[in-house]
Amino acid sequence: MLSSSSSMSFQDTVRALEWCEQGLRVLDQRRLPSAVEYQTFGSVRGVAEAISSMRVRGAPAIGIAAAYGVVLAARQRYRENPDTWKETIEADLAELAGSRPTAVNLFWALDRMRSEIRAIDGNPEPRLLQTARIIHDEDIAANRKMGELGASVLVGANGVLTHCNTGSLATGGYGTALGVVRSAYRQGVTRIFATETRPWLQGARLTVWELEQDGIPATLVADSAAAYLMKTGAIQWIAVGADRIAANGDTANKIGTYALAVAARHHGVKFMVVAPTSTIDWRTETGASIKIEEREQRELLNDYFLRPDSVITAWNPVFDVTPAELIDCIVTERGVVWNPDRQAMMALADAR
Ligand SMILES: CSC[C@@H](O)[C@@H](O)C(=O)COP(=O)(O)O
Repeated sequence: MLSSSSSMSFQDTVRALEWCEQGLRVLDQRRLPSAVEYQTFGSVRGVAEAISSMRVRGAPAIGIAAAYGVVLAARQRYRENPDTWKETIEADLAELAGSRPTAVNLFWALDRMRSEIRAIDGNPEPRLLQTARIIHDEDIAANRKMGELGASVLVGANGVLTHCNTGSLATGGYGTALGVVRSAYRQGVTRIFATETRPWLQGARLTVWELEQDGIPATLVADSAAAYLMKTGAIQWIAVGADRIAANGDTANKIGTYALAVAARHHGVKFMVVAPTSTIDWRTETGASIKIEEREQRELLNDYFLRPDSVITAWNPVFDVTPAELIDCIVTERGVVWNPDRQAMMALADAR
C-alpha cells in the first residue's frame, strides 16, 4: 500500500503521474491493487510504451503522460542536434500518437505541445515542461470544477453507478465521473456502485481501490448485474467518463458503456457523461467515425484456447460509442450540456 494512503483526503487523491528530474514517474496500473509500484521513464519510447501497455491509462492521463513524453523527446533531440531537433522530434510525436487510438486527449495534448515547439528558440526543455505542467494542472482544476457541477446535478439522488475507472488514476488527479462521485458522496449520495469492467477490471481493481483510499464505501457489481441493479431501484444515475466525444455528443467510452445507457433508458435511470473539453473532438462530426481500439484476444481467452490448433477466437473491442440521444447530460469544466446534440454542444465551443 501507499505509505501516504492513510493521510490521503478528498483534497489529496493518489497521483498516477509525477514529473521528476529523471523523467516521468508512473504508477503501474497493471499491478494495482496488490502492488503500488512507481516506475520512472526517462525516454519518449518508455512513455509511449507505458501508454500502450496500460501502465498509464484513462483518456486525460494518457494526454498528460504524452505531454511529458514530448519534454523527454525534446531533451534528447536537442542534445543530439540543436539545429535539427524540431524536425527530428516529429518521429517521437508520431510514436506517441501511435500508442493508443481512441482517447482524443492524446492527440489534443500532442497538438498543444507541437504549437509550443513551433514558437521555441533555444533549449526547449524549460518551456515544454512548463506547458506539460500547465496541461496537468488544468486537468486537475477541470476535474474539481466538474466534480462540483456534476454533484449539483445529483442532488436528491441516493444511488449512483459508475463504470471503468475515471478517478485520479485516469486523470491528472481527482477524476471525471469518479470526481463527481467523490463530490456527490460528500453531499449525501451514499450508495455508490462500481462495475467490474471486464476484461481489464478497471472497476474491480482500480475504482474500488481509489474509493477505499478515500474511505468511501462502495459496492462492486459484475457488469452483467447492472441492468438488474437498475430494476431494483437502487440507483437514479449512472456517471461515466469519456475517451472521445464527437461534435454531436456521441460518446466513446469503455466497452459496456453503451449497454449501460440502453438499460438506463429502459429503467428510467439518468445517464451522465463527465469529461473535460479536451475530450471533445470537434473535428469528428458523429461517433460513427471514432476509431475503436481492439486489444489482444488473450485478455479474453482462457489460456486453453490460445493453442495454435484451437478454432476459438475472441473479439475484444475496448470502447464503444453511446449515441447522444441516450445521454441526459454531459458535464464539462465549462458547464453542463443537457440533452446533447450538435447545437447544444456548440454552447461549449462558444464558452471558450
Ligand atoms: C477519466 S477517464 C475516461 C475514460 O478514459 C475511461 O472511462 C476509459 O474508458 C478508460 O479506458 P482505458 O482502456 O482504461 O484507458
